[in-house]
Amino acid sequence: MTMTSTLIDSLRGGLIVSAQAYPGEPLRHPETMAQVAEAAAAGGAVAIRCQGLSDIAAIKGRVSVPVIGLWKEGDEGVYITPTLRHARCCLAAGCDIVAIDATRRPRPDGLTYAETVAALHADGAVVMADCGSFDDAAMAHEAGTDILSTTLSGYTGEREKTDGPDVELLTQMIEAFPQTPVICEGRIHTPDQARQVMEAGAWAVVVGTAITHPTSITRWFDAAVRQANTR
Ligand SMILES: CC(=O)N[C@H](C=O)[C@@H](O)[C@H](O)[C@H](O)COP(=O)(O)O
Repeated sequence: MTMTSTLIDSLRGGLIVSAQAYPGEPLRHPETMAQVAEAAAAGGAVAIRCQGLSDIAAIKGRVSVPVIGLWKEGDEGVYITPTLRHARCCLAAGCDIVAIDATRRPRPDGLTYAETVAALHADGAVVMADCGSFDDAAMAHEAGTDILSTTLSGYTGEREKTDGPDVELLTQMIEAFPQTPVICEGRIHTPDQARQVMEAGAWAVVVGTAITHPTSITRWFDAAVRQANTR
């Protein structure tokens, strides 16, 4: 077995926890995110997904499970690890797998997606494709990406932003690319939804907000409480 396949195999059937705090938020601090990541690993996370070079470095130093790194620049268009430079910086910060935008939109550095993946593979990197549609996944698969994911479904205008995970896209990807690990990520908010996507054949699930974003979780509860008040 190669190191890459051992790494990817270690994710199989598991829960990956995404630990991210957004600009201006109270938890946006590498030490805080490292504590959150360590707590998630203690609960059984098989890997941690995280954002930003300082968080990647801090979390890699804290947990023994693999770290999936990305670097967000802005919050619209191609913003998840948008260029080869961003990806290489994530790897230099210590992540084991780099997650990159895998949409068919033009990339800020003028490289194609396939050129980006080829350069990262030449560096020896393992790449996760954050796709927004089936056509994105087909492009990422064609480029030989190691892991495909539904991360950007509902955020690029090609797929409806479903309340829960995009199980339809997940299923299409699994059927079309049976030899490639397909991860379900995005709007998995309950253990039941996580079970459902695993039963649909996902290699692993990524849960972020529902585990690591207290402001959102508070809003969900607050809305329910207020709804009850109006009855
Ligand atoms: C669209 C986008 O920018 N997604 C980001 C990707 O890293 C994160 O903001 C999400 O929290 C992550 O994908 C996990 O999803 P959820 O938080 O829904 O469990």
